[in-house]
Amino acid sequence: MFRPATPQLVRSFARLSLNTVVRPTYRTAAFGRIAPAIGVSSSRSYASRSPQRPKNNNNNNTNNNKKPDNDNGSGERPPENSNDEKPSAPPGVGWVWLSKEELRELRSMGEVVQVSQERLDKLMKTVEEMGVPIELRELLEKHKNGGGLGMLDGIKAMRVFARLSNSDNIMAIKKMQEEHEAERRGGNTDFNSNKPGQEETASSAKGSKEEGGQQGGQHSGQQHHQPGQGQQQGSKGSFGKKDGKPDPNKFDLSDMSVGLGSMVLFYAFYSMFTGDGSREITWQELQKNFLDKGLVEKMVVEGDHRVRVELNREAAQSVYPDSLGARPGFTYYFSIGSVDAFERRLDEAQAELGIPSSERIPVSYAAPGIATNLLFAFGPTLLLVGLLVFISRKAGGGGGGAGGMFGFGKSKAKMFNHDSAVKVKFADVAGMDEAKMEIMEFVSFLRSPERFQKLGAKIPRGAVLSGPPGTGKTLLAKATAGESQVPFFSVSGSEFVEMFVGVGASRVRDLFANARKNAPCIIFIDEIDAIGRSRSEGKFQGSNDEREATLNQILTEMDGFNTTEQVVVLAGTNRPDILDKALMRPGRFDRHIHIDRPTMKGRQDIFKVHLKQIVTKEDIEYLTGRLAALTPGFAGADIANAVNEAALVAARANATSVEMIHFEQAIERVIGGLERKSLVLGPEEKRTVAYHEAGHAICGWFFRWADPLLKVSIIPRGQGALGYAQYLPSSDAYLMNTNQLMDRMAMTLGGRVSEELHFPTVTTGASDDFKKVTAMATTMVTQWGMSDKVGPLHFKGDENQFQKPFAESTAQIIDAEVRRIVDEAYKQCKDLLTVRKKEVGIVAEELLRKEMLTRDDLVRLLGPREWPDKEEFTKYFDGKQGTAPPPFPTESTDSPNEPQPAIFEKKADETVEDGKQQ
Ligand SMILES: Nc1ncnc2c1ncn2[C@@H]1O[C@H](COP(=O)(O)OP(=O)(O)OP(=O)(O)O)[C@@H](O)[C@H]1O
Repeated sequence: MFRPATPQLVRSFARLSLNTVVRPTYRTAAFGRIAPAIGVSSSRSYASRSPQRPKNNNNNNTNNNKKPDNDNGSGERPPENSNDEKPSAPPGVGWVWLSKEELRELRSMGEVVQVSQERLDKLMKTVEEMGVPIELRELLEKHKNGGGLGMLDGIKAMRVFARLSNSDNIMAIKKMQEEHEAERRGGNTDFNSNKPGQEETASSAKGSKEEGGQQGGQHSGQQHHQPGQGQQQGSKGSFGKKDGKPDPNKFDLSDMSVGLGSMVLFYAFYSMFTGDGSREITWQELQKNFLDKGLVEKMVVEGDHRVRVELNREAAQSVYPDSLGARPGFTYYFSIGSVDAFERRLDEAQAELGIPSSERIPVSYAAPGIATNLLFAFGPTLLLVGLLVFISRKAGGGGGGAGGMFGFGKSKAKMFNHDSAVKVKFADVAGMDEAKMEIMEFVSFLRSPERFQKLGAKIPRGAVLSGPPGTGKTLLAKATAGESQVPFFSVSGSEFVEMFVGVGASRVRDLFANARKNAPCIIFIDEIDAIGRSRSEGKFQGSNDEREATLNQILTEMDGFNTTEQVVVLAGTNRPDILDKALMRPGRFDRHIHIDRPTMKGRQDIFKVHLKQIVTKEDIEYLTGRLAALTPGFAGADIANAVNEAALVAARANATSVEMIHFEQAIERVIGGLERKSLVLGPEEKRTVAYHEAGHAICGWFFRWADPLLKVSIIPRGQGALGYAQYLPSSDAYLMNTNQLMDRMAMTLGGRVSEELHFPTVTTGASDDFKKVTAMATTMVTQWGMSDKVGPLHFKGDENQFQKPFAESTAQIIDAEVRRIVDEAYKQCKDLLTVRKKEVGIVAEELLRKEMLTRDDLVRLLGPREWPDKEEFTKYFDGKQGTAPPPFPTESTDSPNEPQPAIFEKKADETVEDGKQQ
């Protein structure tokens, strides 16, 4: 038995036993057979048989228990030896004297188990002096009765002999016996009456069994075990400690815990560092460390390329006490090229060592086990199946059940009810009053449907909330749920999409089934365009069966509601134009609620909502008004972001509250991107940028219909902008006339014209300006009916269409008209800048000095603007509060449906790379 104990304990104990028994030189047949077994059990100590029984003077208790013939139950020398000069006192707990006959028997047994003569003599002497463990006498009995000793008995005998031959052990045993004797003489004859805490020493299983009978019969009433006593009873194989010295007959609990702990640690270490308890070695290592020393007991050829080496544990342990290889269960192995070569090599090595062929190391050949075969055969398949199950569980949100196999078809919608409710209310949604009104109707329908039904009205099934990103569609849906106090299922369109056909449809079914169970309730499908895309579109790109199946299922489910079912479906999308017509027809999504970017008033309200969480000492009315004026074109999400960014800017500056300047910096950052201080331009480049920007600024200042300029800068920002001019639209412009468009185009060309006028050559920096001007002119001609030659026609430019929606002759007219308009704008710009060449120079030089000019600087340099500013502008930008950053129009100006912010993006300079591509 391998005893898990601390490694030192194991080693020292193993040595203690082995030193006396085994001399591992070269393997003999007998040693080879039993030595491993001895090694395995060598760490056991002898358990005493029972707590020492007292000499029963009264002996009034008739002993009905069966005992060995010569065992008087007390370990005393048997009656026939009573004339011996040996003391008749018990030799020790669990120890007995041997009769002469038994001594003779012992000698003969020693010869049988091949103990050397010298050691046997020594051993006999010790036995005469100290007695023997009761275990040995039982073996002698067996031997005497002619039963012979089996292998296990042989091992036991060897082990006992080993202990009795070891001088350290003998000393310890002797000491224990002396103490025992002294204790007995000291009057404490009641050996069974253990003191509190005294350890029960009986531990042999057999002994315990007998003892129960004996004690129960002979000494009933005499045993007074204290609580906690006898806990170690029955434990074999550990030294206890007595007076700090090992007591071979006692078991120490701390040893046990140390042992157990060590075992756990050992196995943890073992499995961590040694993997399966084996190590690969080389042939050279094998030869040097094991073969030459005669430690190899057997070799097993496993498969064609691996040989397992089985060591003689005992021998290995004595030679390499600290080695892993000496541990039971640990094996070494080495790789071979071929079995033949291995056999040849082994033969040669053994011949060199002069090992006679009869004693050569046995080599066996193991076919791979059934388990290995099975593993190889089915392992990959099992692995694959396991992987599939795992993925499907993940995909299905775990578990099988409803929704099809492995839960694939289960809807992933999150359900919120009034407990886990969405806390958003309509008050948190600023602006979009009309959208709120529309959607409120759904809330009142869910709350009191009878109000509508009694008049015969059919309840609308659902509404599509459409609009640019970040305008608050999801927020509005959440607020609807928060207000209506009904369960709310929220799911994204993309969550229906799976790589398996049919899963989307199944999820839709599951979602609607759930919703019906929880009616009245709201289903919100965000980004419905992921599944609701028009089916006809697929014809070009190769149709998508899965998406169509999912869409069909939604159509069916929405039709399937009967009018009394109070399930409302809301859907959010940025692209209502691509949704399938069937989805949008009355009876499905009856209402289309378009949520636009907020107006000036809307922005102000949204700022108010988000400023609630911000610490600021500014006058909120003025602050929100000014910020709203600064941010035309911002959606709710942009505003939320700008406010948060302002707080971060303030925190970075260690301010105690967020001030106007922080908001302005934040807005500038949101619009233009990060300042790129690391981008250092050469003096000539900087000069070009300054004149380019000054050209824009002068145009903005002197053209009547241009937007008022706020700031002009040559500090590079964001991606590719080397400088910029910022303008503020007078209001949220929804209509623009030709004058405004022409002035805007002329202003946009101001940068390039200025370069032409002030430098011998031009740069690539105006590329983006040209793009904008061309787009504007084209839209004027093809969509806005601003060309007399083309007339009031609308040609929708669709990039996906191969064919132009007009004839070749019309195309030529359009081209000519676009060119004419751009030429006009160019001329307009050039005329102005030629006249104002000096002013351009003044502004550019000041810009080079200060890098950034505000409106006040321009007033100082150019005098007040000739044209009156709009009321809003003068209210918030009267020059007293400093100037602020620009709005950043992100849309192109090509759609009359989209209200165009009147601001003009001034991302004047492109990077050289961009320019090269042109
Ligand atoms: N009207 C508003 N009032 C207050 N906050 C708003 C408003 N609109 C948008 N926001 C802010 O913008 C954030 C994003 O809004 P939301 O997710 O609703 O936009 P969305 O229209 O659904 O965007 P997308 O189309 O990209 O999904 C909200 O969490 C909120 O902080």
